[in-house]
Amino acid sequence: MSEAIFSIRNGPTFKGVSFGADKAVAGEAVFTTSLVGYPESMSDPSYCGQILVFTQPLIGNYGVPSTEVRDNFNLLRFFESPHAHVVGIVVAEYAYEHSHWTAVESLASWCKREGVAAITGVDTREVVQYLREQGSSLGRITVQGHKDAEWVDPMSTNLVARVSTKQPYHVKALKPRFNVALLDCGVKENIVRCLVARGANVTVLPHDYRIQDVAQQFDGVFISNGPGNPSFCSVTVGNLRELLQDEKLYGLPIFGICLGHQLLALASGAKTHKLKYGNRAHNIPAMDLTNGQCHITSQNHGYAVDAKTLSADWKPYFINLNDQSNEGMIHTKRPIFSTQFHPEAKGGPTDSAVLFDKYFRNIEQYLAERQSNAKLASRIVLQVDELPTQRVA
Ligand SMILES: NC(=O)CC[C@H](N)C(=O)O
Repeated sequence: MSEAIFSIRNGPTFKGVSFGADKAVAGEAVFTTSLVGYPESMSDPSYCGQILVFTQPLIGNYGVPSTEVRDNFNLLRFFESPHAHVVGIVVAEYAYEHSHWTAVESLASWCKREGVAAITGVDTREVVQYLREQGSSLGRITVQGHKDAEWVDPMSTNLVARVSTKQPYHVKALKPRFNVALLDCGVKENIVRCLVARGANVTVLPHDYRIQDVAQQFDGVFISNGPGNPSFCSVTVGNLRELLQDEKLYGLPIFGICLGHQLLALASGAKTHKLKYGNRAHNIPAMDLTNGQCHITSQNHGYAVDAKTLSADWKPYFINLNDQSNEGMIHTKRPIFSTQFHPEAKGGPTDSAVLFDKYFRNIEQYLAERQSNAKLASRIVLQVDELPTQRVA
C-alpha cells in the first residue's frame, strides 16, 4: 500500500493511502453528499477533469459492476458512459471487501484500469468544511514516488469537445413513435434510455453539429448534460440561437438538462455564473413554480443560470429551496423547457421523471399540429438508419 496526499490549492493537505492508479493527478476538487451511485457518478461525463470527494464515509462496499453488460437498447446497463471521467476520488474509508450481485470487480481495480487516482483515510468532513468556506478550488492527489502534478483548472478548457461523440449515432426504440435529435455535450446513458424507453428513436449528434440544419426532420430536440463552463460552448450556443430564431420551427419541442439548460439559457440571451461550490447531491429540493410542488432532485453542477437575466419570453420553472438558485426555465408560448437538476437520476430519486412524459406530450401535440400544417413537410437531411448504434470515441 502506497501513501498518498490530497491537497487543495491555497488550502490544507491530507495524508492517506492510495487504492487507485499509481500516479499524480490534478483537477477541480468538488464534493458530493450522495450516499450511493459511485460507478454512475464517476462515469458521468459531467465530472470530466474533477477530483470527487465523497462525504458518504464508506465507499466501495458494493464493488463495481460490468462495463460490458448492455440493455435492450444497446445502452450500458450499469454505467453512464464507457469510462471513468473523474481524474481522482477522495474517500474517508475505502471498503476493501465488497459484495453485491452486480459486482465483477472492486472499486480499486476499476480505478487502476481507468487511471483514476484514489485516496482513502481522509477526513472528508474537514475537506468539505474547507471547500464550503473557500469555494471551488483546485486539488491534486499525489501517490508516493511521484512528483506533484501541475495545478490544472479544467474549467478553463473546452471539456465538452473531449467527451462528446465524434460522429452521430442512432439508438432505436422497441416500438418507435417519435424521432428525437439529441445534442451530446457529454450525455449520460440514462438520459438516452429515458427517451428510447418512452418510444423515441434517438439520433445522438456531436455537440457542435448544426442542429438548425436537421431539426425539421425530427419531432423534438434534446440538449444533454455535460462538463465544464457553459461559456466555452459558443458553437453550440450559436447553433441553438439560430434554431430558436427559425420561424418554421416555432412549434418544435425542446428539452434541456443541466448543461443543456445552461446552453439554452445562453442561446436565449440569459447569463450564467459560477456557484461558490456547486450542488452535488441526490436530495436537493427544487420547487415547480407553476404549481408549488417540490421535487427531491439529483444534481451535479458548478454553474447556474441567472434567473434575473431571462428574457421576457421565458419564466423560471423551478427554484432550489436550499440556496434559491435557478433550477429551470420554461418558454411562455412555445413547448420548450429545461432543468438544472437531473430528472433521469442515476443515481438519485425519480420524482421528476414525469418531465420526460411532459416532453413527450409536447411532441404528440407538435405532431398533431404538423399534420395539419403542410408548411413543414418532412425533409430528410440526415440518413439515420445507417449510423452506428453507440458512442463514437
Ligand atoms: N451535470 C452537468 O451537466 C453540469 C453542467 C455544468 N458543467 C456545470 O457544472 O454547471
